[in-house]
Amino acid sequence: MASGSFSPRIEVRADSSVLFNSSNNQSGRTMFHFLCCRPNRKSPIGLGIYGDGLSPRFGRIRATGKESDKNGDQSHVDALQATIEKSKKVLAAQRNLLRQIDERRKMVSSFKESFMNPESAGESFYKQDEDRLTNVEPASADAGGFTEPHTVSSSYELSTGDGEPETGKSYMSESYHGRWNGSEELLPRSVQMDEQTPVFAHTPQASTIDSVKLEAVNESTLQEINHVEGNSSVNDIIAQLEEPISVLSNAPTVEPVDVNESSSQVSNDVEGVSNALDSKPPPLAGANVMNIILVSAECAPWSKTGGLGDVAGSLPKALARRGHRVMVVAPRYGEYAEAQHSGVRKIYKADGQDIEVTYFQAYIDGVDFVFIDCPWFRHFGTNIYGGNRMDILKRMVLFCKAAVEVPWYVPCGGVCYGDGNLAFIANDWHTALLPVYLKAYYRDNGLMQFTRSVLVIHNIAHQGRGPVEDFRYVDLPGHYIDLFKFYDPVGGEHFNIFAAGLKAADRVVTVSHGYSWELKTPEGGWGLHIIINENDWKLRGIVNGVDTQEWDPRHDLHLKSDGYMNYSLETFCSGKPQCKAALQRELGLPERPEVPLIGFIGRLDNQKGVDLIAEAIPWMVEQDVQLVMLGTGRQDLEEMLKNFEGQYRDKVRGWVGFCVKTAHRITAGADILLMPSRFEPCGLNQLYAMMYGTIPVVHAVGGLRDTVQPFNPFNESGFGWTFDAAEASKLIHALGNCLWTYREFKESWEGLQRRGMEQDLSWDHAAELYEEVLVAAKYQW
Ligand SMILES: Nc1ncnc2c1ncn2[C@@H]1O[C@H](COP(=O)(O)OP(=O)(O)O[C@H]2O[C@H](CO)[C@@H](O)[C@H](O)[C@H]2O)[C@@H](O)[C@H]1O
Repeated sequence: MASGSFSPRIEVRADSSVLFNSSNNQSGRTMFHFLCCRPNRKSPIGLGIYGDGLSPRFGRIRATGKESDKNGDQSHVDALQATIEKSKKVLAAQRNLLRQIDERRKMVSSFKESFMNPESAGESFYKQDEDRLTNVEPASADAGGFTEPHTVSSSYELSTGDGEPETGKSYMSESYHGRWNGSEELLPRSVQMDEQTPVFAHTPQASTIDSVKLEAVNESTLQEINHVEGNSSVNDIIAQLEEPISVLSNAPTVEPVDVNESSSQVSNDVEGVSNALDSKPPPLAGANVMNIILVSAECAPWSKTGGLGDVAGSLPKALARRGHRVMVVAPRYGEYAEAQHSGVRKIYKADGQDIEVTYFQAYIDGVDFVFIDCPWFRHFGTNIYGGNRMDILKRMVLFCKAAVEVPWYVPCGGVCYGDGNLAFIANDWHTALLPVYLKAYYRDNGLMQFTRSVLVIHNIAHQGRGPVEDFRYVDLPGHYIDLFKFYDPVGGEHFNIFAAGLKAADRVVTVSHGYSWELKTPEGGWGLHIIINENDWKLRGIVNGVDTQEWDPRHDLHLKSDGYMNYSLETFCSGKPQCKAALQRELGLPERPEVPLIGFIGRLDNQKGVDLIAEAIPWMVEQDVQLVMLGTGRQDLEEMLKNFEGQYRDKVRGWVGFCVKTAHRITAGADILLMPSRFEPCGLNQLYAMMYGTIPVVHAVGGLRDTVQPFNPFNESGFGWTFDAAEASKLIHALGNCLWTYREFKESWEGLQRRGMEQDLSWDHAAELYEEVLVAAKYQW
């Protein structure tokens, strides 16, 4: 074999396909030719290397027909060495990509097999094909050959509940008869398509949906694979690439090339390829990438009454960072500047009326935010759960009906999400109807077969309870009443939306490990412990994270004015006292650096243990402390706050209202944060506090126990103080120790602050765990 001469040409093709030649041509060149696809991209990204003489021995690299050491141009040698190093990296990346191609090829073989013999395909078929469906958007109406969504075959079978199948009758509850005649009528509602709307979605007939999707999958996949197979076996190429250097060093000689031109060309090409690879790294989620739609009654910063809004605004961003395509669906309670009208209009039946909804959307931080607009939601921004029980129920029925169809009708970035490889994340009772609708309207009818639902429990105390007759408002087939009907000693037999959601969801998550355990007890489950125990296999606790764009003392926007300042782990010793002084000034409290400033932020209700603080206040004011409480909720507790402020003007501030800026400033300016919650599924304020160097004193329950490791003075570990029963005396005991440490053990105090601030409390880890749950749901059949 002739000595190696180097003239690799690397090209990124305009169509993004990958070309890598590996065949011996007449001139004796070794050519690699293969196709690379980057995962989770519709179009493959291409690399082409015509490798014919890349040698690790630079002296053998030919320039203009002479050996490079002869021309003495060391700089060229260096440049080539650098190029070779880069080439190695590219080859390593290619090898990785080839492995993925191989996996895809296997997957497609499985598809083929399944088409030939669908019955024998079994579960593995479904498992494998969902990966392919990830990137299959709903075909355009013409592509699929159907335009009318939700058309259901006129002939179907269902059980009436007495074991006798009925043919040709609607399974819908009474309110559906007349609207759905089993022919061209739409399932849960009639849909109006705005003619101007660029809607790409379709909903195929039940009988055709799977085959159409699979055809679409197969066509594109087979093209890719044929490209690979038509040239060289992927495994062969991989085998050759196992030792890229030896392969290349043994390559035959090629015509002399101008090293200047060649090396710079190679350098540029490799650079281009490297950049292409670097700028779009493979998703962290790898092959698990999914389409995810989080559905929530509130979403910060647009709407928020508490922690649910925070989670809906931040978890999706962390999931998007892992490479998933993520959407949040929330009601549009007001004018949101960022969100544009999508042009899509639909009509849904709710409370016996045809209600038109429209969709607004924004793309922020990698997430599609879709807001459902309708007169029923408008102006409820400050009173999201306002109105009577029936008002809220009707709003949530409408919201869930519209939300479950968003993946079909709302084109985000021009393309709808579609229903393949899709998972919904519903939150609390307000959206617990979504898993039920998904099942009753679609999956029971052979639609949305690849869509899954996960229900997150943020607070089981609110369940959407009512009399059994409320069932008629949710528009479901009669036999679905069994999911909702629930008996407990407190409510007797009643209608319970959370119960139905827990049963219908594919998986259930709650927001801490501690709470997942408590939910199984009669006290913690608020009656639903029976259902939770029955469904224990699908329950998982995942502690919430912190949205570090919003809550980080280094960048917090609310600390940029009025004497506050941003601070970090390096500067908190000066930054925090400055924020404390600014807070004291803003609240009109005496500006005293030495006095411990205690904060409380939260809903004023039984859960948050405000009454325990009330009991402890006479003791507290004797301790020479300052106390600021921010909250809104129960009228009597709001009054109580105001009274305390009136009584102890120089020590206590009771701020009644909902003010995000003040919440941030208290978190930064206070020394101690009190959270005597009776129960706390996770709790976010203690997490924020620790990030800001503020020491939490908490009732060790639910997520508080999970996240606040008690201070141990013997080995200087822990983050705060905990007490083991929701009693004022216990609170006083823990707070007493905390104050003592604050006053007498400055170093320990600083250590507590530092350890809290050093934690990584971001959403990234939690998002990874959510991903595990979503993947488990996806493969559950
Ligand atoms: N008056 C006020 N003004 C400004 N901001 C205010 C405020 N009152 C509360 N907030 C803010 O609302 C959020 C409340 O978070 P929590 O975790 O305490 O929530 P909540 O009990 O509502 O949520 C439920 O869901 C969350 C999320 O899963 C769980 O952490 C929690 O345990 C569970 O009870 C925090 O961002 C807090 O700063």
